[in-house]
Amino acid sequence: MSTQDSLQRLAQTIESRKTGSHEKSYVARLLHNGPDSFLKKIGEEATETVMAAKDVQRDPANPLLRGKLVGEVADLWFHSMIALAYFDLSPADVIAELERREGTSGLEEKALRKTQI
Ligand SMILES: N=c1c2ncn([C@@H]3O[C@H](COP(=O)(O)OP(=O)(O)OP(=O)(O)O)[C@@H](O)[C@H]3O)c2ncn1[C@@H]1O[C@H](COP(=O)(O)O)[C@@H](O)[C@H]1O
Repeated sequence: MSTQDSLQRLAQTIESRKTGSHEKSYVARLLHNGPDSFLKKIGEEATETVMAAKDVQRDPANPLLRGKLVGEVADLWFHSMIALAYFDLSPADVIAELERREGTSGLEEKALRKTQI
């Protein structure tokens, strides 16, 4: 199973929660409560990702810390996918944007932006 398939399947589940019961579903609850609820979670998960990555930087071989980092990034991706769905966007849009950027060095792109100002 490809990474893209998993993301697409999760996106479909999230989409289905737009009409789901917010009593029984965490996703439906966040969608029902509106952007502030999931944007706050994205902020928290981003901070937790940074803290977990700093722990791995200090002790790279520690499997518990490595697992914690993966878990925090999963939380960050998951809550970001809720934001995309809320605004009628999908992981396919993000993947298309990454594909558009493929092969363009960040340094080249930055230099090009400076000449355009
Ligand atoms: N991938 C996830 C997923 N990742 C994280 N979470 C939930 O995100 C919540 C927030 O994580 P935190 O670490 O901040 O935990 P917390 O301290 O309980 O957070 P608070 O909400 O209390 O602030 C937790 O309740 C996690 O269980 C997820 N909840 C659901 N999914 C997927 O979404 C699907 C639909 O979920 P429901 O809508 O709940 O059926 C599920 O089948 C899963 O595939």
